[in-house]
Amino acid sequence: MLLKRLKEAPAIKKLVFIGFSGCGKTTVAQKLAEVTSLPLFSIDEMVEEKTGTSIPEIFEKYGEEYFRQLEGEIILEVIKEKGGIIDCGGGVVERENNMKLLGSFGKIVWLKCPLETILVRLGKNDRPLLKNKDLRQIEDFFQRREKLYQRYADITVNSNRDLTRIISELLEILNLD
Ligand SMILES: Nc1ncnc2c1ncn2[C@@H]1O[C@H](COP(=O)(O)OP(=O)(O)OP(=O)(O)O)[C@@H](O)[C@H]1O
Ligand SMILES: O=C(O)C1=C[C@@H](O)[C@@H](O)[C@H](O)C1
Ligand SMILES: [Mg+2]
Repeated sequence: MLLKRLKEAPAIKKLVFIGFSGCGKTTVAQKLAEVTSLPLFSIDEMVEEKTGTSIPEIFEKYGEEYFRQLEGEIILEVIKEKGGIIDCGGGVVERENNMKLLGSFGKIVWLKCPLETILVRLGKNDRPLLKNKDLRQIEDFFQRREKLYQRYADITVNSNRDLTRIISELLEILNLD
């Protein structure tokens, strides 16, 4: 039944992943690109390639605003592509204009994951906006971000589970919408 529907339905070829750092955007996007052969655009990686500087270093030397500007420039380039999977940085929702651009490209998928799992996954992480915060501050930051992901998501997918199960749900979404 599922196979029949997969064959009949026109496929969506444009997905944009958003969600808190560590929810699994890059991991999921890479796997999905591999199984679908769709091109993958990882915004964080592209910022680093363009500047030849790591994200922690960009934040340290030039600040968040400069990073957001670079992020916006890359998004403007990527949305010109015919299709593919866009793996965003966790803070892309901080700029409404970037979200408008991404929304004009494709379906926005929020990979939703509880903070407890995220903290385990990230371990000792170098994400600049989490680095100097205590648990209470991270919880507040997480709550604020969750509202933004909710606001912009077309689809919400639970990423607090096995990668294989996330990928099968996304394959259904790609074909059955
Ligand atoms: N479904 C999953 N189950 C278990 N571990 C996972 C899962 N998805 C991702 N991880 C692990 O969690 C960590 C963070 O994942 P990932 O880098 O994909 O997150 P991200 O959302 O891209 O974060 P960022 O916004 O900071 O780029 C990695 O070590 C990854 O291997
Ligand atoms: O949550 C954030 O604001 C960020 C998440 C990362 O993906 C990077 O884009 C950068 O560290 C900022
Ligand atoms: Mg990532």
